[in-house]
Amino acid sequence: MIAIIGAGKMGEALLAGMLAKGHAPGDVLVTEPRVEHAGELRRRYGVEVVPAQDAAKRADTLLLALKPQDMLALLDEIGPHVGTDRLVISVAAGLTTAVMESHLPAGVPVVRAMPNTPALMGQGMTAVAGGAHTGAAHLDRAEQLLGTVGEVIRVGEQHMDTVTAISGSGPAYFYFIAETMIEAGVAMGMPRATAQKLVGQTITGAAAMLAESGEHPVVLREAVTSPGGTTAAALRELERHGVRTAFTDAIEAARDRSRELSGS
Ligand SMILES: NC(=O)C1=CN([C@@H]2O[C@H](COP(=O)(O)OP(=O)(O)OC[C@H]3O[C@@H](n4cnc5c(N)ncnc54)[C@H](O)[C@@H]3O)[C@@H](O)[C@H]2O)C=CC1
Ligand SMILES: O=C(O)[C@@H]1CCC=N1
Repeated sequence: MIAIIGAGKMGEALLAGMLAKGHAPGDVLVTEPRVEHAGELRRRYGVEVVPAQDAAKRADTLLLALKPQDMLALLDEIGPHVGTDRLVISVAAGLTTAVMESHLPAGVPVVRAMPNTPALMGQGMTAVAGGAHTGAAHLDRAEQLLGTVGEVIRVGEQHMDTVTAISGSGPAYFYFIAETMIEAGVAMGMPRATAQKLVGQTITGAAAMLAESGEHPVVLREAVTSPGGTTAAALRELERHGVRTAFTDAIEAARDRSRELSGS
C-alpha cells in the first residue's frame, strides 16, 4: 500500500500519473487536509482519503508531498507509527535526508526525490538520493514507483539542490518562455490561438529533436541560424539583453532557495 501525504500540485500529479500507469486506486491512500479538495480526489480518482496517522499505520511506502515548511511537523506527527520496515520518500525541496531522519525513529529509510509536474503526463523527470538507512532495495523501490510517471536517475544527495533548480523548477522556465513568445505574437497582431498553436508545437518539436537526435543544443541551434538571417538577429538581441546570464543567475537563485529551505 502506498500513501501520498499532501495531494497539492505535485502530490496530485504523482497520484494521477501512477493511477494512469496501472496502480489500482485501492492500493493508494491519500492524506489531504483541505476538505473540499479531499472530496474532489475521492470523486476523481476513487482513492480513500484518510488522516496522516492512519496512512502511516497502513501504508508500507509513504510518499510525502507537503511543503518543506510543513514537513517536520508532519514527521513528528506520524513518526510514532513509522517502523524501519517502511520506506519514506519525500519530494520536498531542500529538506535533507539527515533532517528528515532526525524527526523519525532511528533506522527508518528515507529517500529524497525531486520529480516535476510533467509526471502528470507520464513525462516526469525525477532524481532520487538515498539517506543513511537506505539500501539498494529501497532505492530500487523508489525508482520503480516514480518510474511509473517518467524517467528516474540516481544522484548523490549533494546534487539535489541543483536538480531542484534545473528539472524540479525547470518546467516553469519553459512555460515562461512559451508565455513570452505567445505574448510577442499577440503584440504583433496575431490571434492568440494561432500564436499558442505555433509556440506549443515549436516547443514540442524542439524537445523531440533534442531528445531523439542526441545532438548538443548548440548544434541544433546552429542548424536554425541561417547566415545573415532572422534567427541570428533574434539571438543577437537575447545576448544583448543578457538572457544567458539571467538564466544562469535564475538557476543559482533556485539552488540557493532550495538550500535555504533545508532549515525549514
Ligand atoms: N510543484 C512542483 O512542481 C514541485 C513540487 N515539489 C515539492 O512538492 C511539495 C508540494 O509542493 P506543491 O504541490 O507545489 O504545493 P501545494 O501547496 O500545491 O501542495 C501541498 C499540499 O499539502 C497539503 N498539506 C498541508 N499540510 C498537510 C498535512 N499536515 N498533511 C497532509 N497534507 C498537507 C496541502 O493541503 C496541499 O494540498 C513541496 O515540498 C515542493 O517542494 C517537488 C517537485 C516539483
Ligand atoms: O517551487 C518549488 O519550491 C517547487 C520545488 C521544485 C518545483 N517547485
